Amino acid sequence: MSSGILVGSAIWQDSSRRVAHRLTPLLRGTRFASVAASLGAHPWPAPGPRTPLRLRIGGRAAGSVSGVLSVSRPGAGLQWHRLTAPSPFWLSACFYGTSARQALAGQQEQKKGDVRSQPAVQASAKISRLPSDDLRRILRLAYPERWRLAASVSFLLVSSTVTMSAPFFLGRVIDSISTSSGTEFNASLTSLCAMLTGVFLMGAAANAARVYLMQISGAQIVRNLRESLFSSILRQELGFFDATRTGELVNRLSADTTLVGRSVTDNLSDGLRAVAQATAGVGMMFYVSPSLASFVLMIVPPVALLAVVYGRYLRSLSKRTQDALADATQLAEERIGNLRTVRAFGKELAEVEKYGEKVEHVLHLLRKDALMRGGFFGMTGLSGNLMILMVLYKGGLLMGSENLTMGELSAFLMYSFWVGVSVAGLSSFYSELMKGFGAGSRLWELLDRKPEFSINEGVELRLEQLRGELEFRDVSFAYPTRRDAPIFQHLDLAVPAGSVMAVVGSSGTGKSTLVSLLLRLYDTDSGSITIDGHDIRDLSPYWLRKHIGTVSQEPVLFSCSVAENIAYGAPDPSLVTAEEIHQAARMANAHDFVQDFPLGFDTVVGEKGVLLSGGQKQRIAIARALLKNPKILLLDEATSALDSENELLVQEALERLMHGRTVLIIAHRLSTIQSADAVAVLGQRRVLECGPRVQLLADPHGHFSRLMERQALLQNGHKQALYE
Ligand SMILES: Nc1ncnc2c1ncn2[C@@H]1O[C@H](COP(=O)(O)OP(=O)(O)OP(=O)(O)O)[C@@H](O)[C@H]1O
Repeated sequence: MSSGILVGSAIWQDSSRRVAHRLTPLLRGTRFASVAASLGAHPWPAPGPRTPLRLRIGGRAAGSVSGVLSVSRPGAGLQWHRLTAPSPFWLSACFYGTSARQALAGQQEQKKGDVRSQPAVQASAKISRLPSDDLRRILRLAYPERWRLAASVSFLLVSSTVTMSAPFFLGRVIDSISTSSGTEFNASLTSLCAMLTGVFLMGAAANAARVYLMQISGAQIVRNLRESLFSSILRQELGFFDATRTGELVNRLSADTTLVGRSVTDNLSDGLRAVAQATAGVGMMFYVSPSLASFVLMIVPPVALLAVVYGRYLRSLSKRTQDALADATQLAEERIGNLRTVRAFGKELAEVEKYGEKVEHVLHLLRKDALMRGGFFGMTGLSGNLMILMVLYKGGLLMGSENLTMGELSAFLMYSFWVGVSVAGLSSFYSELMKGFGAGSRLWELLDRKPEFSINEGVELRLEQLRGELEFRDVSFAYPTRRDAPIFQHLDLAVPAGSVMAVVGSSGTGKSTLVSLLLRLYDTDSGSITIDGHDIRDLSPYWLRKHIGTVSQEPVLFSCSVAENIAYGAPDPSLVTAEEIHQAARMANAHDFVQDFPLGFDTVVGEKGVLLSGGQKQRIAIARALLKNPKILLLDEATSALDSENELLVQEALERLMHGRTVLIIAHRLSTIQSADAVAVLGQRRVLECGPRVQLLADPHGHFSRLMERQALLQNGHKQALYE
């Protein structure tokens, strides 16, 4: 394996030699074989709390290797998890000392997929995040764009050479003006100026090319970053979304990616130019007059120190600003998305106030930023002017003692100007880079988060023939965000292939949770769920979900046409014909009402299908499920009462959909329960009763009988209330 993914997890008890010993088989045959050897040779300092132990491991990869290493020691253990290496950069690993108990607890928590462990993971990521890590990540991002960036840097060198050679030649021109005259001189002056104009034009063209190429690379890098971030977000387990706010993720995708992209290109380009020009400028200053140069450059060290301090502060401020911005975006997104509720409660003003507080916080942070920025740029401007003054003062003295010509002083002044401009540019580059790092550290956390599954991964099982037999065996489960409130404990339930199982139970007994577990939106804490005898954890989640259809209580439609919403069910919507869509709509009793829309199947249904009624949405969702043609069907019946005509149409459509499939249905209607082959009653974190409806009803003291009685009483009471 010279490239690909390395995932290894082990606990090493002792020395670096033992680490090397464990690592050797993992890396054997790869270009990282030397990793183990260098680890073995590396002195392994005694870890203290949070003692950074940085290991630089030699070896270049043809592709990329990434993995998770967990290292712990009894007593004071070492824990760190990331081992990544983008080709051709150096592979490196960071280890931070923590207590072994913490390390082990961290591993176990992570194994469970417990999102409560995420803050801990994020904290460790924050601790481990060093500017050099960020730099490496940013360089890695830039790697695919290396050729364009290299061309841009070449143009930058050309334009900087032109810029930096100009003062020298202009100084020569001034000297020859002040010492010569006559027609011959006039001709040579004209040709010198013409030549310099040509050189300047070349410099301008190179500069334009540099900017163009950098912009394109920047856009490409941001695009790649957004794509991988979106892919990483979409592949996270559902528990992650229970604990993370949507607005925050959207902000990461939009604002943070732009900041990071800019720190790679715009700033890198300006930074490189500033470095090149400052270096060349200082060199030329020494060339023109070493004594004047050493006098003037005394001002540089304090400015550089100031830049470093300022950059550090800006980095943390940027992180806080991005967080505050994400917070405001989250609020805005949620409230705009649920405007009907906001309006129904007349909370517009209250929400505006709340949003106002959030953006005020952003403003407060930006004020701090502005204050620091103002102070810093004032200082750099002052130091630039002081530098010019120092040149004039010392240069004047040198000219008086005939140690400097007029042309040399002019050239020196111009170089001082360029060095001043470059140093100012460099400090602004540094501050922008630090901002990028601040935004980047959030992105890396998201990008590094181990996704639940890989769409392209082919290692998991895909069954050739699916019968659709379902079984829950001794299942215990608690939601990751509420570990202390178990939903199921030792639950057993079997659904034979091709049968319809109705699941009933009071509200909150876990009926919908059963569906989520089958879809592997969450994994069980213990016990197993099998399909045709295969544990669903061994099956490819992608494959599994392709063969399971769902129609939920409140089907979610996307803001596109009816036809697109129906075709969404097919594995490849682009291959679905109009006739197939119409056929599915007919079977779902949706065809007639869709045809009545002015644009028919091209009618856009609005965000979340807001332009359709509940019953219409359900029938579109049934058509979508019909097109998917799954072997297993999970139905969560709508609790909200549909009018009798709509109910009949939906019921009819559902019956067609259920035909010939294994169906698990969360039943709210008596008609559904009657047509089911068996009924399972949920309660007390398990299945209380399971069997054919008639058999369950035969026991008047049984849970099902009592539940039916309660429902009948409720319904009668409701009717009575209506008539009173
Ligand atoms: N994502 C979640 N995170 C944490 N707890 C959850 C989550 N979803 C549901 N729960 C909790 O799990 C329990 C079971 O919920 P579930 O929706 O499965 O019940 P249900 O039987 O389908 O209820 P209903 O009939 O009212 O729809 C409830 O107490 C609920 O608060």
